[in-house]
Amino acid sequence: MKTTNIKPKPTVFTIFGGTGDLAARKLIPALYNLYLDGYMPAKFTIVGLGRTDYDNQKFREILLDGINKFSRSGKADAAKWKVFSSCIQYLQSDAKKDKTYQDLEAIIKEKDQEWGEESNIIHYLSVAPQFFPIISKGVATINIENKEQRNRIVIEKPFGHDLDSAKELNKLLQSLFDETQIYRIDHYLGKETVQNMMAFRFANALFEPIWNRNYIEHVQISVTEDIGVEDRGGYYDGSGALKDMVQNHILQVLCLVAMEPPVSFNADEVRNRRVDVLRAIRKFGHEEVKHNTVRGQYASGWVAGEEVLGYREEKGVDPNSNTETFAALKFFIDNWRWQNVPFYVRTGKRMHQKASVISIQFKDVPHPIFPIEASESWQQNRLIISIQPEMSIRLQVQAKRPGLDMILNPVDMVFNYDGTYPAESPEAYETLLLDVMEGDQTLFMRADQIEAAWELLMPVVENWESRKSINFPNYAADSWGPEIAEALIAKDGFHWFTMPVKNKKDKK
Ligand SMILES: NC(=O)C1=CN([C@@H]2O[C@H](COP(=O)(O)OP(=O)(O)OC[C@H]3O[C@@H](n4cnc5c(N)ncnc54)[C@H](OP(=O)(O)O)[C@@H]3O)[C@@H](O)[C@H]2O)C=CC1
Ligand SMILES: O=C1O[C@H](COP(=O)(O)O)[C@@H](O)[C@H](O)[C@H]1O
Repeated sequence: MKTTNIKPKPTVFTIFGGTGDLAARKLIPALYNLYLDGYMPAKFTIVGLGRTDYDNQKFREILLDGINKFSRSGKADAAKWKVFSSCIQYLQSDAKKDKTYQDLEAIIKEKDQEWGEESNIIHYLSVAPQFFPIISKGVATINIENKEQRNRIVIEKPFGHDLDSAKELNKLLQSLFDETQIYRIDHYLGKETVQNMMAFRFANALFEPIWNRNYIEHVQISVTEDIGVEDRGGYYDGSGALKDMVQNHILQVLCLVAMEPPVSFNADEVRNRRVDVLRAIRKFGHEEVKHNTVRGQYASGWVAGEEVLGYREEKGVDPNSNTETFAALKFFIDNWRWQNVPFYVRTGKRMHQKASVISIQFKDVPHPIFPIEASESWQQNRLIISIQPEMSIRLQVQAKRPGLDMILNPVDMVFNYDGTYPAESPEAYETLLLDVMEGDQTLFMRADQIEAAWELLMPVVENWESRKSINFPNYAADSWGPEIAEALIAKDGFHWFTMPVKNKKDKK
């Protein structure tokens, strides 16, 4: 998160998995947009790695295609792309071979000489997780001066597939690098609206006094997607919604809602407050898993007039798969601020709407003074923080409808990014890649945060794995998930909040 105007030092940015999907769709467009906005270092080189037989020219063409398709700034500007792409090179290489790291060492040394100063070196591991250990060990063998100050390593998700594997990976990384050199990505933390949670809570005096069990009745965090698993079935079938979304993104958003105010904006100070929340969440026993968690899997159906496959028919998915594509959980946070305030979270694929929304419902007024007909559409105060696609904050309050009678209606006080800030917001990866170049770890996961999140969810993982006889699929494509998810929240007297759908025809 940029807090200074100092340009990052000269940088060698290596992308392991440079020929892959993430590099083309997210990483290169993000670096290109940083370049357009003047944030890239004055001297930089991007080295893409992969086994595919490309030369520099072909590699650049593939990346240009990715920018033209996926960049928020639209098609690349020919002149700007020419300069930017002249800083991109391809290293055909196998991550398993020592030669890869020897070749990289030569490139880094050559750049040091050319630039006349030592660069920062960022190694981005945009590869399948089985390559994290071998590449980490490989880059640690690169023999350059002052490598502790210069090397940074970025690890993509998934970070482990359970607590033990996450611990093992942390142990390995920490034996090779200092924690200050390790950047574990959670792209949700780079989203503009997610970062704004901290500004909203800690730069305004208004909300802090009511941000607790005395005024808040319950909290919902809902991350629904209208797409299915698309072409990632092979990965997803070994993961599922709990590991893919709850263990990382959703728990981190929950931490931002629930954390205590940090005393400063220092990276470790903020991360300490976030991990405190994870440690305070009440642990699940067998009974809690039974009563406070729900899972689901989508069936085939129709979306915007097109027939779509059920999860079990998707490419790369076991036809008898019991992997969940939907998860909903109820948490309690055992500390003074949040005692007895339920936090409901849900996420799912192939649902009716793509929307990531936090809903904070306040307690009702202590005594009703208006006649019953005045309050027909009574709605307790609610704060709706919409992360995406709408980027907004709405405070729902009751107001008197104009007229001679006393009829009340809920109305919204709205801060909408679109209306307030005409310029398009940077993508999460732009924020996060700039942070890596600047050496700011505030929005990255520390080892203890990752482990605390896994520790919390392991009883759910284990319980779900041991109870295979489930009635999947249990929700239709284009629905709001399984009925039992509504029951999870309805038994406490609440309902899942849904954003009004603006134009259903816009759906993919
Ligand atoms: N794609 C996405 O939307 C997201 C991806 N991620 C994570 O990002 C990472 C990358 O994902 P994604 O880009 O989709 O994966 P892809 O399957 O598209 O790419 C994998 C990359 O790994 C490279 N690779 C495989 N084996 C070797 C090897 N032996 N030596 C060198 N390179 C090798 C491939 O290059 P080549 O074949 O040329 O050797 C390719 O560039 C994963 O950890 C994923 O979980 C996270 C969030 C979203
Ligand atoms: O990490 C992941 O996130 C995406 C959702 O991200 P968003 O930025 O589009 O909300 C999800 O589709 C994917 O399964 C998961 O791996």
